[in-house]
Amino acid sequence: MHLSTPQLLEIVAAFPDSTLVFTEDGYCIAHLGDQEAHEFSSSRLLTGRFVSDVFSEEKAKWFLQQIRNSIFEQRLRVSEYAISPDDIRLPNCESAKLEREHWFEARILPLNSFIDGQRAVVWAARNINERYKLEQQLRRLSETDELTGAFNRRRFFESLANHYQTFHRHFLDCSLIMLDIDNFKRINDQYGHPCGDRVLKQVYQQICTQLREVDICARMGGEEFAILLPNTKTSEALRSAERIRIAIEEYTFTTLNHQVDVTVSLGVSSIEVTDSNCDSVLQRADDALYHAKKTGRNQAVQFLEEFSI
Ligand SMILES: Nc1nc2c(ncn2[C@@H]2O[C@H](COP(=O)(O)OP(=O)(O)OP(=O)(O)O)[C@@H](O)[C@H]2O)c(=O)[nH]1
Repeated sequence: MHLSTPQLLEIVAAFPDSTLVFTEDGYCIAHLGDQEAHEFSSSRLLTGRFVSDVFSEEKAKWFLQQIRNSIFEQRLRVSEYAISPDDIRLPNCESAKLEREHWFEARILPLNSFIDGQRAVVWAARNINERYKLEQQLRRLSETDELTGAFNRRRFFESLANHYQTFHRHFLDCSLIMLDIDNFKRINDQYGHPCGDRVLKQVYQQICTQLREVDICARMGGEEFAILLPNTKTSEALRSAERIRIAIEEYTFTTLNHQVDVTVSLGVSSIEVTDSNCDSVLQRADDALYHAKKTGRNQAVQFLEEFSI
């Protein structure tokens, strides 16, 4: 007993994922399956068209590369990708359904047979919006300090290690600020722990008002924050530190009906060519912070060699 072509087509049409057939020049011959199509399905847009007819130049190039790589390597490739409204160039009613970014996982398998004299692949795309959202949430949770919403130590050290490598590879400056709230114990003792918690949150918010999007601010523990400033020289980092210090000094901290005066001390350092690991830059920022505390608090201090002697 064997299945007829119409029966096979009926069975394939019942597959939940969208299955496309592309020739090596990016033409989509057919789409099958897609029983569980979400509100947006790129398959319908693609059938009978080249990827370059449907997608922006960049996205079409990416599709073509995936198809050709799979053919060249003669193996299954699994790729995750997003399609957003900006990626679609067709003024089509289907594309109007794409109101937000959608995430897909594609399994791209080269076919043994030629189609119209061309090599071809089967592209099985599964919508992974839910999984992607969940992964994002988990990632955010795993790298965030619960109380303040700042990044946590783990994420900070990850970023520092990345920037340390970039510095040594491309000589891209990177500076570090260590910040510690002054006499925080006194705030806790005087107004209570919940009040201290609110101060911590507001300090983080005030730090953020002075940072660029590329900067990384993490709570290192207790009342200490670390701020990583990519592409920033020490002198610029010192100016940023001073701006943060002033923003906090001038901000009115109101916590549970108490008005609390809060100041911070900051130590500034930068990654140096002579550094053999990330710990050195941290140690220098810590030394500068210690100096700021020892010489009166409420100040931003740049690391000087004499601090480590
Ligand atoms: N409310 C609150 N307090 C915390 C938290 N983590 C640490 N602390 C408190 O932070 C205080 C830190 O005190 P110290 O290390 O003596 O430092 P300090 O009083 O800020 O003094 P200097 O740093 O020398 O200016 C301690 O009282 C800790 O209990 C937290 O998550 N919430």
